[in-house]
Amino acid sequence: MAPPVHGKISLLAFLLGTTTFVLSRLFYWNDSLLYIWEELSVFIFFSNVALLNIVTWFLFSTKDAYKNAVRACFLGCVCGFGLILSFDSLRWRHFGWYLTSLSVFHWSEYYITAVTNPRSLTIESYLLDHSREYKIAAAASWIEFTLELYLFPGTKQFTVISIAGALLVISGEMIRKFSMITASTNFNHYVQYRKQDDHRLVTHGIYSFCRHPAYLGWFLWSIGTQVILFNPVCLVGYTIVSWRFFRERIFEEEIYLISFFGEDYVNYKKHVRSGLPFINGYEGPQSS
Ligand SMILES: C[S@@+](CC[C@H](N)C(=O)[O-])C[C@H]1O[C@@H](n2cnc3c(N)ncnc32)[C@H](O)[C@@H]1O
Repeated sequence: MAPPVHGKISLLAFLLGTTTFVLSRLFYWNDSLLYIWEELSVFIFFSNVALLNIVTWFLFSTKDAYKNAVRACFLGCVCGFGLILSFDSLRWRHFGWYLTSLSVFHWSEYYITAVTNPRSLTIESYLLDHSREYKIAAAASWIEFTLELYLFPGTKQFTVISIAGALLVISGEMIRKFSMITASTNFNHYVQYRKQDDHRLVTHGIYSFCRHPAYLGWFLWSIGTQVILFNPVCLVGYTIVSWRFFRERIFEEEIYLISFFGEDYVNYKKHVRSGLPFINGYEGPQSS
C-alpha cells in the first residue's frame, strides 16, 4: 500500500527534521569544526530548527499540508536532538534514547495510519494532543529524570537497565504497528460507537494471539520509556495509570464490539485472551 500524499509529506518533513542530527555530525570533520560545535551547538541547533521551519513553510504552502509538515518536522527535530544527546552526552544519553523513541512513536502513528487507513487520517493521528493526563505524565517523567540526575547522578548511568527499557520500547512499538497494519481499515485511534458498513471483525495474525495487541504494545512502550530513564517513581505511576486506562478502554470497546459483531465476538473472546495482564474486558452486564 502506498501512502497518500499526506503520508509522503509527513515522511519528507520528518526526514528534514532529522537532518539536525546529520548536520551535527558534519562538525566532527576536523578539530576546528568540532570546537565550533562544542561552543555553539545550542545556537546552531536552534538556528537549524528555525531554518527548517521556514523551508517547511515554503515547501508546503497550503494550510493542511503545512499543519501536517510542521508537526512531522518538529518530531524529526526532536528525533535529531535525541540522537545528538545519545551520541554526544554521557549524562543525558538515556534521555536522548527516550526522546528518539518518543518522536518515532508519534510520527509513526500518523504515517502508519496514512498507509493502512487513510480514511481515518486527521492531524490528531500524531496523537500529540492525546489528553491532559498524557501531557502531565510526560512532564512528570522529565522532571523526575532531571531531579534524580542532579541528586543521584549515578542512578542515570545504568546502561544495562536502559537497554532492557529500549528492548521493551522496541517490542511494544513493533507489536502496536503490526496490529495497526493487520487491522488496517478496521483500526481507528478512537473507539467507534457506530459500526461502519465495511467494519470487519479481525481475528487473524497478531489478533489470534490476543484481542488487544495495539493496547498491549502501547502499554509495553510506555513502561519501557520509564525503564530507559530509570525513573522508579514514574515507572510505578505509569504502570498503574496506564493499566487502569486500558482496563476501562477495553471494557468500553468490547461493549461496542459485541453490539457490532454479536456471537462472533463473544466466541472470539472465549478463545483469545485480552493480552494485558489481569484484564478480562466486558463479561456481560454483571461485570460493570
Ligand atoms: C485503537 S483501536 C484498538 C484495537 C484493539 N483494541 C487493539 O488493541 O489492537 C480501536 C478500534 O478498533 C476496533 N477494534 C478493536 N478490536 C477489533 C477487532 N478484533 N476487529 C475489528 N475491529 C476491532 C474498535 O471498534 C475500535 O474502534
